[in-house]
Amino acid sequence: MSKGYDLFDDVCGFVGKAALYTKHPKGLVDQIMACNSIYKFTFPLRRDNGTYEVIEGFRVQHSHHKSPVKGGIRYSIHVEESEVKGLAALMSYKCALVEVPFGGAKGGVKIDRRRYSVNELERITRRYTAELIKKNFIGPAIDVPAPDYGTGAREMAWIADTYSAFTPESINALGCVTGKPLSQSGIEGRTEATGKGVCLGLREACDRLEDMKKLGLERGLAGKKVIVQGLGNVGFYAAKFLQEEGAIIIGVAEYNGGTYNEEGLDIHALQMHRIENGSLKDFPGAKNIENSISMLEMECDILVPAALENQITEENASRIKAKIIGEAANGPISRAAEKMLVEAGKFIIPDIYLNAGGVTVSYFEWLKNLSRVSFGKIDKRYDMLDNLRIVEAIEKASGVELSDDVKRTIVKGASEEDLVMSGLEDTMVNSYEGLRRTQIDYDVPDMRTAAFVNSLNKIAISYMDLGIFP
Ligand SMILES: NC(=O)c1ccc[n+]([C@@H]2O[C@H](COP(=O)([O-])OP(=O)(O)OC[C@H]3O[C@@H](n4cnc5c(N)ncnc54)[C@H](O)[C@@H]3O)[C@@H](O)[C@H]2O)c1
Repeated sequence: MSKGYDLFDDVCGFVGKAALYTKHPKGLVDQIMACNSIYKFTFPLRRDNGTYEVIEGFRVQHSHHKSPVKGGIRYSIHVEESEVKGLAALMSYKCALVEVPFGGAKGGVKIDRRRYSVNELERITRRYTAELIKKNFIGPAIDVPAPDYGTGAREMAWIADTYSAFTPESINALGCVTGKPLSQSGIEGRTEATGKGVCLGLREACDRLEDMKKLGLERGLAGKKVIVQGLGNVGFYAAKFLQEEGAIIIGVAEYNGGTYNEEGLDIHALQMHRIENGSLKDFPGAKNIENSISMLEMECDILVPAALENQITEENASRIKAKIIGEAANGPISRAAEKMLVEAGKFIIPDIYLNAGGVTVSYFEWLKNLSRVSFGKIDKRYDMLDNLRIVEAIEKASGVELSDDVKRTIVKGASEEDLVMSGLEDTMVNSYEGLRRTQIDYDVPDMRTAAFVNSLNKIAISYMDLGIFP
C-alpha cells in the first residue's frame, strides 16, 4: 500500500460527496458511515517445523442496519485495520445498491499465504474461526463470511466445519459462511459469480449506444480490447466470460509480470500455462511485460483491475488510456485518481456495482442453507405446485421475499445453475438501470457518486424505519 493511503477514508470521502446530493441529516449520514464493530485479535500458529508464530486477524462489521452482516475474508500481507474497515464499508453500500438484504462486514488475516503449507493454512483458518465464534462475530443470523482475495471454497469448508463443531444444536450451521464447495452445501455458480457479474455489468454499460458514442466506441462488448489486472478468481472468470461475449483480452497483468498479445490471448490456455509454470512468462505467441503495473497504462478500450485496491493513483491516473474502467477489484482507484479520471472523461463502472455478483450468489447460497432445500431438486420432474411450495419454504425460513424473476424461475422448474444465473443476471441488469436512473434523477456527473447516492438513500430509509433503540 502506498504511504498515506487509507481505504476507509477514501470510501467515507466518496460517501460524503454523494451525501451532498441528498437531504439526509448529517447525524444520520455520520451513523451510516461509521464502523459499528471492530474486532482485532492475535492468535498463535504452530508451524510444521515446530516453531511458533503470532498471527494477526480482523473482523469488521460496518453496518448493523440489516442482519446478518456479510463480507469476505482476505488473506494478504497488506491486511490492516483501515483496509478491512474500508472493505467492510464497501460491502454495506454494495448490498444496499443491489438490494441484497445484508449489512456489510469484512475479515482479514495478515499473512502471505504462499509462505504456508496447506496444513498450516487449515490451522490458521480454524483458529481464526474459533476466535470469531468466541466473540459472536460469526453465525447464520449474525455475520456470514465468504471468499475474498487469497481465500476460496477450501477455506470456507474449514470455517463451516469448525463452526458446526462448536454449535452442534444449530440446524442452520452451514449458513454461517458462503462460497463453500458443492459437497458442503455450496451453490452452483458461486465460484464464477463475481467474474460473471463483472461481465454482465460491462455488457450493460457497453449496450448503451449514447454512452458508447460519447466515448467514441462502437456499441456492444464484441471486439472491445480488454486488459485485466490479476488472474485470480475474479479476474479469470471476468476475462473468460468477456472473451465468450466476443471481447478480445489483449493483456493480463500479474504481480510477477504480465503478458500481451494485440490479437488476443486464449484465457483458458493462459491460466493452464500459469498453473504449470508459476507465472505468465513466455506464453506462446505473446510478449512478456516485466513491469506489470505499467500494463494499466497501455492502450485498450476496457481496463479491468481485478487484484487489489489503490492501483490507479494520482501518480499514474494521467497516463491511463482506457476509455472504460470496470472496477472488478474493491477500491482499485484512489479518490484523488478518480477526480482526475472523471475530468479526463473516463467512464468508470464502480466496484460497489460491478463486483456485486459474488454477494448476490452468496445470498442465494445462504437462502438455500437456511431453507435446507436442495435447489438441484427444482427441476421439471416436480410439478409447479411443488416448486411453489419450495418458494414458500425459502421465504418462510429466511424471512425475505424473493424477487418475481427468481420466483418465476423456480416455479417454471429450473436447475440450480439456471436459477443462480437468472437471479444474477436479473440483479446486475436491474441494478444498472437503478444506478443510471439515480444518476439522471440527481443530475450526478459520475457513476460512482450515483452508486453511493443510490445506496445511501436505501440505507437511510432502513435506519429511519428501524428507529433508534432505546
Ligand atoms: N472473490 C470474490 O468473490 C470477490 C467478490 C467481490 C470483490 N472481490 C475483489 O476482487 C479482487 C480480487 O479478489 P479475488 O477473489 O479474485 O482474489 P484472488 O486471490 O483469487 O486473485 C487475486 C489475483 O491478483 C493477483 N495480484 C496480486 N497483486 C497483484 C498485482 N500487483 N498486479 C497484478 N496482479 C496481482 C494475485 O496473484 C492473484 O492471481 C479483490 O479486490 C477482492 O476484494 C472478490
